[in-house]
Amino acid sequence: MANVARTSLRRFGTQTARKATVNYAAPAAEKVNQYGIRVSQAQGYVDSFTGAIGNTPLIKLHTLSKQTGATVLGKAEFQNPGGSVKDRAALYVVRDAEESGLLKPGGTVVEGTAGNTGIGLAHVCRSKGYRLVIYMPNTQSQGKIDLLRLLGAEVYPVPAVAFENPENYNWQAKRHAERLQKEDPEHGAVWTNQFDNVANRRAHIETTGPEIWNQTGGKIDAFTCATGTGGTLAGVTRYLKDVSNGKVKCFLADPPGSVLHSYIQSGGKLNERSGGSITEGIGQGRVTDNLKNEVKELDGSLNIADEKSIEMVYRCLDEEGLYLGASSALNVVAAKEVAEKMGPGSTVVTILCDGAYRYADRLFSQKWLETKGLRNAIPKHLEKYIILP
Ligand SMILES: Cc1ncc(COP(=O)(O)O)c(C=O)c1O
Repeated sequence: MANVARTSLRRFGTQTARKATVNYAAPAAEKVNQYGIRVSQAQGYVDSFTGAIGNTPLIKLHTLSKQTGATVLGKAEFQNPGGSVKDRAALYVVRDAEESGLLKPGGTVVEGTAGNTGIGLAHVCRSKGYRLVIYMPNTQSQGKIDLLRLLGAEVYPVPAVAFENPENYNWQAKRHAERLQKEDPEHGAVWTNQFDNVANRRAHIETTGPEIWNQTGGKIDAFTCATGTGGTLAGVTRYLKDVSNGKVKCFLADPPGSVLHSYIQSGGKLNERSGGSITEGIGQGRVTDNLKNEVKELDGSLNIADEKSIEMVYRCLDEEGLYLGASSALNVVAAKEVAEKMGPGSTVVTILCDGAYRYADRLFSQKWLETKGLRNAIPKHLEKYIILP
């Protein structure tokens, strides 16, 4: 295994060019060329869309590493073929349904989702020949509905009501699957139930966690990320705790409006959900089955204000050339705060869940920032990125 250490000149946003040292231990089936590009030496190709899921790079965040004296690393989940961390869970819940015998060739997958899980499922279902039915709150943008339909899903926008209400989009999805299963048991239909189906968490125990451990060569002191379903945080935490005998510290990063931070801080008191956040796809009003077992394993939690997350969206663009969605930016803020806690010399890893492409019309719009009361969160030197009226 060759340990490649190189020095290269890079330009970060408006800053002057500076030296960045790349340390990357290339596995046997990989060579790293003079520009730091990993050239695979392995033979073969992947079998369809699903074979391209996972094995995402771990990226050093230089400015934050320098600021904290720690090595701050982001797992580039936006490089999954469907564009987000949710491709992993989508594949696992579909495979779980196949293995349980509920889903047969030509069958139907039904899910309640407003975002990346739907997109991941749409790709996976299309590539495997399943029908996909999506229920989502009717508050979601037309753009999301159009994209899901483009990817072949049947989409039902339904009134946005609380999880406890039987008309909530998740319960409607469940009933739809049960109906189809009765009508056509030969092909089968399944409600993949991303929140409480632990096949989601298993995706991260079996793929994301081991990848992080191997990519850091076991030199990792802490991990932090936010939760939607909790699959990523719980799965990676489970794996890292087991493989390191509990040495890797794991922290929840929580947005405003989520109940989990106060749940952890209070030692298990579940408050009513109130308020919200600009960070789509994360924040939770309950402890899901995916998260349940790992909550007690966590070493703490951080509450990250929207002002910090939006500033980090702009900073990552300017300082690292990374075009990230707000949940990734929240994770990066949390990683910085954890790095400050752990101290110089430590290694902290987080998740870069998806890119900014799906949110650009909001994140870089003057009017949207004003509406959300976040215009002043953008420092003067980053205002040039507010390119939309
Ligand atoms: C953009 C984004 N970030 C983070 C998450 C959270 O991931 P998980 O559901 O594994 O907790 C999601 C989930 O949908 C998401 O869409």
